Amino acid sequence: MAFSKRKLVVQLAIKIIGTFTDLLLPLILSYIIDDIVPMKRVELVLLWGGAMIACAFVSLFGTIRANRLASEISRDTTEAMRRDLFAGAMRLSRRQMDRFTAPSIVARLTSDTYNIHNTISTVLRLGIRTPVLLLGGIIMAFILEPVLTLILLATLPVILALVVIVSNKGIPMYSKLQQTVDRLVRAVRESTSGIRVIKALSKTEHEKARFEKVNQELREREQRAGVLMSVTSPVMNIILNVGLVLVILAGAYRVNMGLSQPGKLLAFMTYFTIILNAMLWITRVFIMISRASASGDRIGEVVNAPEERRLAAPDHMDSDYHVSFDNVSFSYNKVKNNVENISFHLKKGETLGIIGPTGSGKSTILQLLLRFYEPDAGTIRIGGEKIDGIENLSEKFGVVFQNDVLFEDTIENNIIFGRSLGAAEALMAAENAQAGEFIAGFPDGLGHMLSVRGQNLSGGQKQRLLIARALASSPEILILDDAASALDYKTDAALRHVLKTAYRDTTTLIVAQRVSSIMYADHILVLEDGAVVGSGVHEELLKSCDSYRLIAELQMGGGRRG
Ligand SMILES: Nc1ncnc2c1ncn2[C@@H]1O[C@H](COP(=O)(O)OP(=O)(O)OP(=O)(O)O)[C@@H](O)[C@H]1O
Repeated sequence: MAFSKRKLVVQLAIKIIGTFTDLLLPLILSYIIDDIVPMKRVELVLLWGGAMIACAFVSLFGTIRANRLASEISRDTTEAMRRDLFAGAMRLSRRQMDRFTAPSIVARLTSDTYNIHNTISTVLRLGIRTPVLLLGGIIMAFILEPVLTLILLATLPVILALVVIVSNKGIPMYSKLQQTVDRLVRAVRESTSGIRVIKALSKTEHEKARFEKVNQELREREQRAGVLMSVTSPVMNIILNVGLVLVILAGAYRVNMGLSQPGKLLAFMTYFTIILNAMLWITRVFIMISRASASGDRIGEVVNAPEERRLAAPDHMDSDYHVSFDNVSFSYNKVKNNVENISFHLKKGETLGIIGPTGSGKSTILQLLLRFYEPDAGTIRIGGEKIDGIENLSEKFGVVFQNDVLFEDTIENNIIFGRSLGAAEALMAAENAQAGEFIAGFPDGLGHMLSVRGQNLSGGQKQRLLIARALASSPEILILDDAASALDYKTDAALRHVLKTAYRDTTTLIVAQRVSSIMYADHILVLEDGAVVGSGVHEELLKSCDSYRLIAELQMGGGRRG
């Protein structure tokens, strides 16, 4: 972790000095009562009283300074942890992301790092002071009253057992609690991202009930964990009070017998309270550590997730084709194939159209080409090279997915998207994506600010900007997954014309619901239930593929292209 070692050493030193001065106070008090007061010398009482005040100030200063350092250290550590976690999350493969789920990553980045932040700050504040108080207190108590210290030592095994039980039960409880936090975040995320449809279908009450269910579950889990943890304070208090009564009884007896002095007894009782309070704090710190260790495990799972998209040894085969799929099959859950035996071959600059009912595997083919998932069988090659051996594979693509996001930034930055491209390239891409006209309508043009997820744009305007983003780097391969669905027919046709002319060397894969978006493609695949049921150009498919003909007739009333 990236906190400064110097800060930690300074914090430790200040804390230890402050705590030692705290420990001196009862000893000085007993000295004043037993030795100075009988001398009846006021100036000595004042001197030692002044020493007590000085010790109290040193302790106060030490605590304030050390607490400030503690919060700085925990802040820096949490920041570093969030950074590592975010980097780890960005490194995850799609399969790993499916497994973790995005809401769980959000919960890990927020509530889990918050737990750890709190724990580090508490451990730094109490974790050093408390053991010093505990050990120092025992030593002082032993020096003052070895006999009475035996009462104290008798309580230790009870307290130790309590700490072990609480921390053993606490860790699994808090793991479950954090999982429920994941589900709560997921419920909020789904409801807020789907707010329009929820409102449109008057499903607000239903969503509230769904949220309430998870919220209640979280409450119950928190309550259960709270009950376990809250048992510790009363038990410790009972031990403290019973111990004090025993100390007073035994102490009074010893004073009466002339074996001890009242000042010593008073100081011993103060040490006894200090020691048991220190133990109480240690149990609290253990509880916090239980919670933080559950959170730490969850963060570790992401940060230490194995690299799944490792680069394989290059595997080249001479080929005339730019993009080729050979008998590719893949299943998400490894039970039933979601795409089966897919083969197609595209020359540089050719266009593939993929059409088929919803859930037929169209997007899956694109995700396999992008290597978001590894095929279970078959081979995918780009320029004859197997894709798992291609370094910087993603740089070859310009991609528009269904429901892609625009960010709260200028139009220009949304198109450039952190790449080393200039404003001229962004403008050219925008014009090619048929977005030039509406951008020119804004007084600040490309500098126009978008709101979160581009909510101040229409569906068609958003799609055009996303297409502009994909075109801006003049990609080798362009992937459009249902990217033109919100474009009117005229704009869709203009876009196709630009792709054929300005991007004639770009190999393009288009997934579409509309026959008109793919009918001019060099190859068309018709998918059904993960399998290719038709393959060819538009005219061929009208003759050879019943499903295709049916879609064409429904959408275009005949479907012959002119
Ligand atoms: N991440 C995933 N985990 C598990 N199953 C998935 C995942 N993504 C898709 N599937 C399943 O794989 C099948 C194919 O999905 P895919 O998204 O490729 O269909 P599609 O043809 O693109 O559909 P649409 O036109 O609705 O986008 C579907 O049955 C879907 O439920």
